[in-house]
Amino acid sequence: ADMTPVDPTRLVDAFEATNGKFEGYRRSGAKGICAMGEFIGSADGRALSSASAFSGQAVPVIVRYSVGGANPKATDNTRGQRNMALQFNLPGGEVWQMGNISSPVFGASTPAQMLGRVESLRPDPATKAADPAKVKAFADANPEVLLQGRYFASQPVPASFTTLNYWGVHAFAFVNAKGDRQFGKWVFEPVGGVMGLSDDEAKAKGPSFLFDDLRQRVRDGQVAFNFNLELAQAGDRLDSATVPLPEGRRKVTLGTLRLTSVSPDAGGACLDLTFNPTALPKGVEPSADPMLAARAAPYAVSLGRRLGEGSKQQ
Ligand code: HEM
Repeated sequence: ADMTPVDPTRLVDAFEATNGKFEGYRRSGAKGICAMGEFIGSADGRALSSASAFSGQAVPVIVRYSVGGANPKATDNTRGQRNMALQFNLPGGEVWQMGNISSPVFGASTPAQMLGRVESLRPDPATKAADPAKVKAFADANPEVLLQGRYFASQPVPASFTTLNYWGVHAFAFVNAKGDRQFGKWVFEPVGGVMGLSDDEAKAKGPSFLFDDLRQRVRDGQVAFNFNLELAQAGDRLDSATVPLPEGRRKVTLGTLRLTSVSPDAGGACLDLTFNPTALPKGVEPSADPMLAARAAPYAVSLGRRLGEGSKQQ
């Protein structure tokens, strides 16, 4: 793998050149909505990690759902990526941030590969479309960049932001009070189950139906996710966002996240926040995945740009 580090401003510039620049909005996951929730950790969570998130006391959580991409006006009755970003507000001012996605794998395994992929998709100014030969050449040399798109193509349009699994994609270490370290990959699974729409049902929905749907479901008090951890075994790959753990690994429930309200103006507490997945609590540690380490800086660059432009949400 090409482990060359990449300047974070180059990554954000490449996003803007390929996906468009929408002033005031996140350069990725632009179309979104902010909610509040509450997390209650389980005994299994406490056994694996000393993080105060698992104490069993209710912890307030900022939740942001979004549609993949840079366009804040993207339609959401189509297939593709949805996101669930979280900030656990822990006792003593500690925070735990994460940005989870609706696929078990990401679209690149290193920042250099990410940059190459995004650059290969850059529209030609004359045709306003990507050059298919360039796209193909890069994907042929980097076949793992196609895995995520293939997953989305295999899945229906989600019925709701709240009827999808959201994966953390990276491995993390859970460290308990005795100092035992257990690596795993997490997935938030909706308590009410995964649900998709037929293509006809999806077409009949409006282009922003996910937003009204979320408000309705949270008003009805229906939205909850189990925070599940798949436990890695010796020899499992822990450094790749494009390689899931092998099938059948033991899965434990670390606790349950319940949504309590949706921000009336969609932006709410999420507007001036970025979700940096390396902002971890004591008791949870990063793996050596180069994609995990590569996220904090471009997120800060994107935050800086949108704050400078005047942050917007819908
Ligand atoms: C080097 C690789 C990556 C780059 C350059 C990148 C870039 C970005 C940027 C610029 C944002 C907007 C940040 C903001 O303005 O607050 C963002 C958001 C996001 N990214 Fe990434 N990303 C990378 C890797 C990943 C990976 C591996 C995942 C997989 C879980 C991911 C999931 C998300 C999610 C869920 C959001 C939306 C967070 C929110 O609601 O604020 N990203 N990304």
